[in-house]
Amino acid sequence: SWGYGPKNGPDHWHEMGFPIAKEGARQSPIEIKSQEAKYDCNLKPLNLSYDPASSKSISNTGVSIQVDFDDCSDRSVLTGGPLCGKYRLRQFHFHWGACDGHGSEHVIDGKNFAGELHLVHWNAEKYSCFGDAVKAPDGLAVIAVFLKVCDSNPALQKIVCSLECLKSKDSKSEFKDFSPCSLLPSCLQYYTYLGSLTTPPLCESVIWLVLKEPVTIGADQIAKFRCLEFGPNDPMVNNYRPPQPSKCREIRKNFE
Ligand SMILES: CC(=O)NCCCCOc1ccc(NC(=O)Nc2ccc(S(N)(=O)=O)cc2)cc1
Ligand SMILES: [Zn+2]
Repeated sequence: SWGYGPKNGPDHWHEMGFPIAKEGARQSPIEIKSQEAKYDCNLKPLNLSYDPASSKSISNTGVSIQVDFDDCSDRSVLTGGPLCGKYRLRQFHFHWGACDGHGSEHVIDGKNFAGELHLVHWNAEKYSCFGDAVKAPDGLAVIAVFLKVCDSNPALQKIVCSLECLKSKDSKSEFKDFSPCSLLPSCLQYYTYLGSLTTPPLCESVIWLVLKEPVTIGADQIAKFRCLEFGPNDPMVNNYRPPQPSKCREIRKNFE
């Protein structure tokens, strides 16, 4: 099935059952040109209310490392920003490169970061389950945080330590009492635009919230991400989709 290799990677997804990859009007990620983003004074600050007790497990999904949350009630929710309603945190995961010079999905003014963290939320006020929300134009809200290789990040250490037992595809461990807030930068200024999932099925249901401030990851920490595997003897690296045509979409920002 789809992946990030030479035969099943992003350039092949349109011929693997996901024509939207080529035909879509709001595909993600995109290149963000900061000067073209429009400051909108009506954009509210992001309001995150995460219950650390709602984290459940961490798994190697075969395409990323993912932490899943209990989204059966409003325990960890995102409100504010451009959003109408309450969006429940379902999972977060990462994208990264084989080397520090690339690995992020969104690109800012031509700059690629070493990786990118995605916190995936769904509109539980309007839709009854994730599966319904993922098909709706306002169904999902994903916060994107750039990872910059610099000092080691203590907030990532619990994740990094769990990777040793998650090398293989479909491996899974318990992962309790983790606060996703700890992964966020102190400044929550953001760019926002309407886009899609960046992996198949590439549903055009995501309100993207791309934080301006990156967080750090240590060279030793990202090295451990690169020891994970897509499959046997197939290192999990470069699990990112490159920027897609903007198709004259408006990008707004909540800061001047
Ligand atoms: C054509 C077709 O086949 N349609 C089928 C629709 C049914 C829904 O299928 C789905 C849709 C989504 C999921 N789970 C996800 O959490 N996906 C996901 C993918 C990428 C991101 S990212 N990187 O943050 O943009 C975030 C979340 C599972 C099944
Ligand atoms: Zn992602």
